[in-house]
Amino acid sequence: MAPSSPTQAVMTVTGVAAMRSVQVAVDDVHVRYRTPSTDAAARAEVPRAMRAVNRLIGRQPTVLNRALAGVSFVARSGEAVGVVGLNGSGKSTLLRVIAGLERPARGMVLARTTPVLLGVNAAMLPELTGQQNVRLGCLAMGMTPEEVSAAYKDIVELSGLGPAIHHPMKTYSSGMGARLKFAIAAAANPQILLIDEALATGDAAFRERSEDRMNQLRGNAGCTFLVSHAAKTVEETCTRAIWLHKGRLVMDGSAYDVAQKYRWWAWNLAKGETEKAAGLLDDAFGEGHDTAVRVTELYDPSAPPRHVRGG
Ligand SMILES: Nc1ncnc2c1ncn2[C@@H]1O[C@H](COP(=O)(O)OP(=O)(O)OP(=O)(O)O)[C@@H](O)[C@H]1O
Repeated sequence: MAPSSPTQAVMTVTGVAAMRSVQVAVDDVHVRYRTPSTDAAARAEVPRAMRAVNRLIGRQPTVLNRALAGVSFVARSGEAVGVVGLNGSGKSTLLRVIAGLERPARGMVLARTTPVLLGVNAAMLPELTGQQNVRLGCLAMGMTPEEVSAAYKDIVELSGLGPAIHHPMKTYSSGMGARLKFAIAAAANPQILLIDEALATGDAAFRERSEDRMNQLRGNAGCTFLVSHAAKTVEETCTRAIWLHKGRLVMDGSAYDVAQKYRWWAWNLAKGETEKAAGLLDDAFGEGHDTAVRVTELYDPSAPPRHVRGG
């Protein structure tokens, strides 16, 4: 799986055999946002013609923000992929692109089955009770009313909410809400589960239950992605990790290796050791298994890719 070259390798995902275990292929994905800005220096980078057009039509000046800049990797059956990086490094954007909620400006994502994104901001109705939100959430994920009834007890148990399941969700703490969302998403038994920070908000007992559930999902030949600021969580719960920095993939390797290197770099950065941190980042880029994915043949040509090439 890891490319042989420590610098830049081309992974050609080709043929039925090679595709069989691939759950997600991310191929040179770029995501850009145009953001209104009052920063004159940043605005100066906007092409002169566009600035003139903006002035003419009275549009607020904007700057270009590269949330993802050429990210490529594949995730295979049974992998739990942790995604680490500083605030704003592109972690949530990556999950949203994989979930199909965001369209890449360039590149493509292929997913074997529909990925289920569990974000701490996943839409739920605050006025409704936990119980009602369980039903709503499960139906929204495509489960039948019978499947919802059958899964209900397990969901409540995994969430660990006890009697609070009958209280309106607006009365929950953020951790309680996140636990319920995780339990609902896991009930759909998705082959590809994308988790954005949910585990960090739970207590120790919940973390253990949710890790068990993640392992079960991986055991069902699926794969999970976990975004977390806590490199330790990634190290303990994932088999592999990806480190993003300013939208670029710094490292892709074993969860242990990546988490250790990320933590040491972040620690130096936090201590103001900027030169040392810059050197560590360069080293990590150098040995980062920056994999270029080229999907040359679709496993099932009759099934359209989840995203067509952006453009
Ligand atoms: N809807 C949007 N419009 C404009 N810019 C956005 C939008 N969403 C994200 N961005 C920008 O894209 C970059 C990556 O954001 P993203 O949320 O993916 O980072 P992150 O690594 O998940 O951050 P955090 O750890 O703080 O959650 C940031 O600079 C952010 O400001």
